[in-house]
Amino acid sequence: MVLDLPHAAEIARRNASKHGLSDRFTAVAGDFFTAVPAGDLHLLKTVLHDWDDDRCRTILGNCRAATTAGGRAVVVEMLLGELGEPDFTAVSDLAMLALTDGRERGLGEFDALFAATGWQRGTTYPVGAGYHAMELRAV
Ligand SMILES: C[S@@+](CC[C@H](N)C(=O)[O-])C[C@H]1O[C@@H](n2cnc3c(N)ncnc32)[C@H](O)[C@@H]1O
Repeated sequence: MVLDLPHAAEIARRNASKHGLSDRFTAVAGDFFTAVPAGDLHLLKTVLHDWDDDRCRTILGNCRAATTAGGRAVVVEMLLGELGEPDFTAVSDLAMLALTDGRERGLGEFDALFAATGWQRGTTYPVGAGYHAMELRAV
């Protein structure tokens, strides 16, 4: 199931149909600042970097509220490294500053967001192209 704003959910539905995937794909129109559908695994890929900390806490809190017991989430984002070791994530951080209300973050900053919203980070691993998957468990 994909949750997105109404216009994007409609495009996702159309594309699923075009590729013959409609029988195993659902697109839900909604607003993740209000609520997200219930599930045992929520995937947020390059979503949090669009938003400031307050709004990230709202999104993560809504995922937590919609998570069934023992539920999990996976957050996929680039990770800022040590100061003085600039890499592409630092460049993307500048782009997010200029173009959105968001930012790239380091692991410690993600952990603070997770802890404030009832999540604990577990296994974290690179998934290519500079992105990392952070597996979260509801606490
Ligand atoms: C940076 S894109 C990432 C999309 C996808 N996860 C990916 O990796 O390609 C962020 C997505 O969040 C959606 N979005 C923005 N505001 C939203 C909201 N309030 N509720 C639900 N989705 C929203 C956008 O329409 C967009 O599809």
